[in-house]
Amino acid sequence: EPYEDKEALLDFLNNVNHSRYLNWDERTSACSSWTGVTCNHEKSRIIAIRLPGVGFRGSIPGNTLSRLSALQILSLRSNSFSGSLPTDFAKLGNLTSIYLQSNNFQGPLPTDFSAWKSLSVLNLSNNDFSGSIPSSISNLTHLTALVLANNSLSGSIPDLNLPTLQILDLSNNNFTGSIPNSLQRFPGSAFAGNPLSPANFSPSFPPVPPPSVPPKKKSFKLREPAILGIVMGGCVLGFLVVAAVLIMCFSKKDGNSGATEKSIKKEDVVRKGVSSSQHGVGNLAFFEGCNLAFDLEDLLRASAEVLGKGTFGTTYKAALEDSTTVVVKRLKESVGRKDFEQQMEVVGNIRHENVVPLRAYYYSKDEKLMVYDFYSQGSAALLLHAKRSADRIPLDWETRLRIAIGAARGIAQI
Ligand SMILES: Nc1ncnc2c1ncn2[C@@H]1O[C@H](COP(=O)(O)OP(=O)(O)OP(=O)(O)O)[C@@H](O)[C@H]1O
Repeated sequence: EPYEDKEALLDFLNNVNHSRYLNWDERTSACSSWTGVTCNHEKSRIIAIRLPGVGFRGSIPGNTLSRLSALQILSLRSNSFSGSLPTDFAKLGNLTSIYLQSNNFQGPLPTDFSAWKSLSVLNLSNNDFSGSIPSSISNLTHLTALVLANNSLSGSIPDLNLPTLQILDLSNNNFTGSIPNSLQRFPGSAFAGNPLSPANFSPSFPPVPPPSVPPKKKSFKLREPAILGIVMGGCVLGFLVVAAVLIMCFSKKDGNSGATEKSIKKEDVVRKGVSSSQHGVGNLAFFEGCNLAFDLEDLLRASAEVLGKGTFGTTYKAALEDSTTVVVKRLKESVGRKDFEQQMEVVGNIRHENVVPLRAYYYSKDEKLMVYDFYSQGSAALLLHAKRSADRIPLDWETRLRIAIGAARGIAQI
């Protein structure tokens, strides 16, 4: 276990306000169970922190994260951090990716970027950074993405000699002057919304509006409908949804029971922590003990393929950028927020080895999502009914019986 790194993270957590529960406990293994933490292969150092949408507020406490000297990926995006970037981040010399977008950071960018020699992605967009872009960014010879859009940056854009740069977005700032030669290969949208001189920049280009709504339809592109459908958990998932809807109808008739009241309160705590994204768009509500760390934006950007279509909606396998794979059930049922959240709380608290655990959910007027672990073993139907072939030996009766009993146990639990 990386004891010193763990201590640094606990110091960070104890000194920062946050509203979503994090399961960081010094007695448990940071490498295998702490939310948003990734270790190296040897489990000796923490190399990635991904904590988007946790409801962090205030400044990043000094001398905490900067002690994670092996850190490569730092993602604290979609929180409400304010203040300036801690100067001690300069100690994180192994960083390859920094995702701090969609916070309330202020003040100037670091003057000396040369400390981050390996940096490949720098995303500081949707904050309130001011001042100019330091020319030391040119020292980042591995930089592939520089995203500084929607800040209050000003001054002229430096001539960044970065042949590796593939993605640039400086839109919606206060940059003046002209676009330097080295950056003219990027599209006009990269510079839109700045009072640049018209010499080499077409003023007719419309400013890019700051993102206020996640690009749902665009990014959640559903690829070829391939019924990969698979896994026994999938079947139980169906039952879960049926159960959720039945309970929904039932609770509407009977009014709120004591148990539901309790659930609402508990759920409120979970939800508040993640729903206050600064753009006013709700975020995913995760259940306690869940080790997943991504936000709605990540989910909507994930590449998705259809696993199957059921009575209550379509189920997708979603592969996130950080290589996590989850299953997303997109419900077509139109239901009020309160009813939906109550039922999600009921379903999310079912824990049984034969029931796929609900990890998170999302509610908006037009979109209701349920997020589950992905089970890669294949569907029970396929296992039970597959024809004999060279690579497929039919299951023996003992195994079939075990599957039936397991499914029955799961259903009984529901
Ligand atoms: N967690 C999962 N991991 C892997 N595959 C899954 C998972 N959940 C569902 N699937 C697969 O996706 C298919 C569709 O799932 P879905 O829950 O939509 O089916 P359904 O029970 O028919 O739906 P409904 O309850 O809406 O009628 C399933 O047949 C299953 O093979």
